[in-house]
Amino acid sequence: MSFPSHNPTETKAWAALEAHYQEIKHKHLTELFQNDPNRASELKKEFPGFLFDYSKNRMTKKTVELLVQLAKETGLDQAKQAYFGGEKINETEGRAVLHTALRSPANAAVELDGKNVVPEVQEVKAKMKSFCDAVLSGNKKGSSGKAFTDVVNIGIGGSDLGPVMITEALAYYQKGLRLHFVSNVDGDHLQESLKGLDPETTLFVVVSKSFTTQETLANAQSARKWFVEKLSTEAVGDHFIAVSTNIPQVEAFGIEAQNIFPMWDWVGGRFSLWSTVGLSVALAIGFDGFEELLAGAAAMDQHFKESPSEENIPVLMGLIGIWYNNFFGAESVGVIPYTQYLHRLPAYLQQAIMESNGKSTDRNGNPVDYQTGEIVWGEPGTNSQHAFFQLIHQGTKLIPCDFIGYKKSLYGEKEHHDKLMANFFAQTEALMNGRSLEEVQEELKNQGQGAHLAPFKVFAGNKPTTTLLFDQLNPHSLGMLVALYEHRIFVQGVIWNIFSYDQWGVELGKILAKTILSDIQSDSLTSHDSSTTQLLQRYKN
Ligand SMILES: O=P(O)(O)OC[C@H]1O[C@H](O)[C@H](O)[C@@H](O)[C@@H]1O
Repeated sequence: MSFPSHNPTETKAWAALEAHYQEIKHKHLTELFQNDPNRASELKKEFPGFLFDYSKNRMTKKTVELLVQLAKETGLDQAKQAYFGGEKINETEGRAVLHTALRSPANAAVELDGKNVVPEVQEVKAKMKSFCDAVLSGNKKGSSGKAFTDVVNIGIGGSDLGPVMITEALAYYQKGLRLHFVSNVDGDHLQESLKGLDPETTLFVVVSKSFTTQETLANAQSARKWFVEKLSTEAVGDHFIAVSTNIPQVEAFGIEAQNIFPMWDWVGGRFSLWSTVGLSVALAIGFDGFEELLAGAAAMDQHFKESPSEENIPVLMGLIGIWYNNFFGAESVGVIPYTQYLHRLPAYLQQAIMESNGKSTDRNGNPVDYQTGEIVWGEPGTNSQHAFFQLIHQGTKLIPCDFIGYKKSLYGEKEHHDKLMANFFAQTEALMNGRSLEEVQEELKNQGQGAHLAPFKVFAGNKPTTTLLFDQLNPHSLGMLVALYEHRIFVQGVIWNIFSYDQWGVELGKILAKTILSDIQSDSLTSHDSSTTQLLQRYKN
């Protein structure tokens, strides 16, 4: 094993945290602030481009010390070296986890099996750049000599969620091509996306690391059929390109070698937007913008790699998550971006976080006897305030939330932005402070309303939040944000002693779907449980 296996609950730090939890659990955040006048300035971290304020969490400096101790005892520093050093930490698939190499400087050396992978990454990036430049300048044209106007990205999971999230997030920076993302094998998704497109000016980017994914292959076949019916088979070569590690399969599909952008098995699907999987992003914002995104991620990589745990933002975020998940028994975390541009961030993070750390077998192959992966969900503010915030404020569940906001809007609509951000600050303040019975009674009296309403209007407060206040949404700051969450995943996986980089849990359903598809398409049914049989009969009749 590249770093030692352990049971986190058997560490000294864990026992100390359990005892410490008993002291903290009844303390109100308002009390923690009263007790420590320096709290806000001590539980924060400045980073070029943003402020990370974690002072509105149900913890003290002592909690941080103990959590950092937990990270130490569970070998986080050693694990980090293995991660950045190209060791095969994805042990069940026998692969290294080197998405960080995709954004490391051109002169860096990242060794994998004794070979520096950076020159090869640079070579592929150069190919991406010249392709993007040619498409965006109109030099690369479709088969009938017209410049491209639309790009259809066909992929699913990591070959869709990252590119679509980033493309939406950076819509302001787009260079003019219209981007469309087709992922679902639901044929209506493809048809809706193709509606109104002109095949002569449409470029299809088929993205699949494995090039065996049912949904992507079905969508690519159907898109090709649509295209051939409207244009011609000969024109396919000018309009279909692919991103994959599986070159023979892509060629078998009918995409020529020069139209294939390779990737590597040491890049996990859900961490692949930095690779050629990000081609659609680069087509949307231009290659320089894509480089800026990578540079932002690289800045976070360096911080994560070099800073001591107590100063390290991804480490602190991972530890905060563990504190609530394993000691407070929280089941989920909310991610609430206060910008409409980041409306796909929660969906992206659902795959990144839940596919990585939704595991119950430890690194020795034994069942874990403690909680692991968090459930992640969210929607942009202020919309979410008018939807599910009721439950966060007054429900029975503890839901720690990350609030992500920006000092400036992109179009400079200051009045709107002030309103947006007033809500951003008001929510974390309200979640923390709540509203006491006395305050409510006083208000009801002043308004001449019935005192019986008081219990319904009380807010207990003490709801934890972490605030990330960025200067502005741009490729660089987005790169930092995404890399931050990637490393947060790593930190938690190490401490929970699980393998974060495989995803065996998605296989079973895929296998059963194959049998069921042949059942649906044949006259008889193979043996299923009685519920599945009855549903299949209903569908077939
Ligand atoms: O890129 P592909 O090989 O087509 O894989 C697409 C997706 O499918 C799988 O089911 C995995 O769960 C994802 O991690 C992956 O991103």
